[in-house]
Amino acid sequence: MSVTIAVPATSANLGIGYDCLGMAVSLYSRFTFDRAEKLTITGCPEKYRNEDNLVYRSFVLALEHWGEEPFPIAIDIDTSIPVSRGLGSSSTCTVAGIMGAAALTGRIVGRAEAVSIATQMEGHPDNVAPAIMGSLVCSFTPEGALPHCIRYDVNPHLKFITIIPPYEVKTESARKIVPKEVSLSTAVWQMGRISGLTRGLESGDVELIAAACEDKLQEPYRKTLIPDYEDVRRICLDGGACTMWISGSGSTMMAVTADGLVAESLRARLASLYPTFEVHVLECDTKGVRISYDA
Ligand SMILES: Nc1ncnc2c1ncn2[C@@H]1O[C@H](COP(=O)(O)OP(=O)(O)OP(=O)(O)O)[C@@H](O)[C@H]1O
Ligand SMILES: N[C@@H](CCO)C(=O)O
Repeated sequence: MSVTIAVPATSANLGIGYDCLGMAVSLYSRFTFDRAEKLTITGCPEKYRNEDNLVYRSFVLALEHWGEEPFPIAIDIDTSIPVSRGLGSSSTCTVAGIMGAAALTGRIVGRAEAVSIATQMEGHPDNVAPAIMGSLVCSFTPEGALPHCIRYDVNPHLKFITIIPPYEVKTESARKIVPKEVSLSTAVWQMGRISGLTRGLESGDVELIAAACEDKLQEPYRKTLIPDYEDVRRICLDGGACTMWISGSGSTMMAVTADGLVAESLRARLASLYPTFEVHVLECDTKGVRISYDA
């Protein structure tokens, strides 16, 4: 019996919610797991075809968490999510490894447990929580306790124009550039807007989204790592999007509209201006990780 785990891409931060907010979107990685004689990994670059592979490491960590011995498996990866572009490719690997371990050992894992194990691997829950739960999730972790994940519905009219440059931004370098301390006035600025953005995404109120989505914690610094940021932002806002944020730690940028025609026109315009970029119109994924069993 083989098992296939499909995991959605995720956009962390949504601009204003650094390390707290994340949303699952309709772009997927699929991972097929089978018991095997020895570890075999296919469907990914050669450098990932070994025991260091994140999917396999997460598989082993999950088994250890349940007190079980690792065993050899075959993993096949089929992904549309580019690596190190701010769309949570690493979280898809982590979530797949955990769910693959559960499925192959006949274990039933709830969302809270899956988020907790995945957070141990990733270090923060903002990508893994929506990858597991779907939709928009605000997460925080009380000291010495498991993460709390609050799930919000996203208005189905909202479209997310996803602009993926051909260049990577390493999460590690993008985190180094963010100041470690901020003033009280900056903290207050962020708090009100996070609440505004979550309500705006729920209700589809594009004016509220536009007003709330003005980050002071990370975007002003990280945009310097994305040479096309200012031009792409101007094109998106002039073309009718209500806002544009850096997805995760970049380099992907994501613009928002409630108008399907605006979304498609912007997609076509950006694709013709930037032929080396990938541009998609995505929706919020409401389901999160899915498991299917093949006889
Ligand atoms: N198909 C894959 N096979 C094995 N490892 C992968 C694969 N895709 C991604 N990874 C792992 O995930 C890492 C990329 O994680 P990184 O956090 O830099 O980017 P991201 O998850 O794509 O973006 P972000 O976290 O900003 O949303 C790779 O270096 C690799 O370790
Ligand atoms: N919240 C993280 C997401 C990237 O993994 C960051 O912005 O650095």
